[in-house]
Amino acid sequence: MVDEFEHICTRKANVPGLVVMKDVTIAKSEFVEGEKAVTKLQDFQEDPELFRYCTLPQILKYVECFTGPNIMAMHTMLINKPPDTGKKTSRHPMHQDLHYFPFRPADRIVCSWTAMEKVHRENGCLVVLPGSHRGTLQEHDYPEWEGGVNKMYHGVRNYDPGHPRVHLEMEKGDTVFFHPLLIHGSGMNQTEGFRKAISCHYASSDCYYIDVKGTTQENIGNEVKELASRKYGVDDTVSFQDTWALRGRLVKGDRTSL
Ligand SMILES: CC(C)CC(=O)SCCNC(=O)CCNC(=O)[C@H](O)C(C)(C)COP(=O)(O)OP(=O)(O)OC[C@H]1O[C@@H](n2cnc3c(N)ncnc32)[C@H](O)[C@@H]1OP(=O)(O)O
Ligand SMILES: Nc1ncnc2c1ncn2[C@@H]1O[C@H](COP(=O)(O)OP(=O)(O)OP(=O)(O)O)[C@@H](O)[C@H]1O
Ligand SMILES: O=C(O)CCC(=O)C(=O)O
Ligand SMILES: [Fe+2]
Ligand SMILES: [Mg+2]
Repeated sequence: MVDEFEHICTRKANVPGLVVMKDVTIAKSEFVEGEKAVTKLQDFQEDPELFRYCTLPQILKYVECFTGPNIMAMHTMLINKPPDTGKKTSRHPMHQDLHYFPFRPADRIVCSWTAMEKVHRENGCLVVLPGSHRGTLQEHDYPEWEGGVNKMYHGVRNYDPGHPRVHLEMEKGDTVFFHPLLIHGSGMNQTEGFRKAISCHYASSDCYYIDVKGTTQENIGNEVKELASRKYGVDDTVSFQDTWALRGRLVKGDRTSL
């Protein structure tokens, strides 16, 4: 999967729907080519080698405990957190993944996140607020960070840095499974290396879409629709929910609703 990542970054592989994202400071100033410019791949569902991750029985065995037998892979990412450029933009603000998802119930959604190498505090491991998954969905917005923030990296509003945190230091191949309400983020990468992880958000295909109009998710819904219309030239008839229905892939059981 590391090899496939390199292929994509050097444009030896062209994958439909894939989003190759650069760090905001790299995109706006430095000239960097290849994998060193890439912060994140999103939506690799059409890449057979990377998507193999989402179908691994040793992952699905645990996912099924949360989703039940009808399992959709809704969102795929390979994160290549770069050495920080000095602006602290390699951080990912504290957030709840449910903010991005117009489907419910939350208890039938789970993220698997696998370290592709040793991750620790210095290279920006995951940081979680234990117990926060028992709360409700919070308001999210761009944090007011001097050095800038990556596109769509919303954070919980009024984040309290005093809340007890747990740093998830992991060995290569270790996997965490977490609830979409769990408040989590990741720190700065203060090393010279790129911190790689691969992840998939799964949901029961029995989940249902919700309308986010008038909810705290309206801001991200509008941002996603705006991006989809610019990128794919689609009009307003493609909804926030549609962008998810198009990306989701069945990995086990039947596609009943999503
Ligand atoms: C649970 C899960 C869903 C949670 C998350 O995933 S949170 C993060 C979600 N983030 C995303 O989904 C964003 C995905 N990224 C993208 O869609 C793209 O990379 C874009 C940010 C739109 C950039 O598109 P790209 O095709 O690379 O376009 P260009 O290189 O021509 O740049 C167009 C304008 O965008 C700017 N840009 C590029 N990368 C970033 C960045 N990382 N953050 C903020 N702005 C950025 C770039 O400077 C350019 O701006 P202007 O020169 O037009 O002002
Ligand atoms: N104002 C904020 N809003 C949202 N999230 C934030 C905010 N400030 C920091 N965070 C997030 O909190 C988490 C912890 O980051 P921070 O860099 O403060 O500490 P760390 O990297 O865990 O530890 P240290 O740098 O002290 O070793 C990261 O996910 C970071 O993005
Ligand atoms: O790998 C990371 O830094 C965390 C990314 C994350 O939480 C997300 O994109 O939703
Ligand atoms: Fe997240
Ligand atoms: Mg830090």
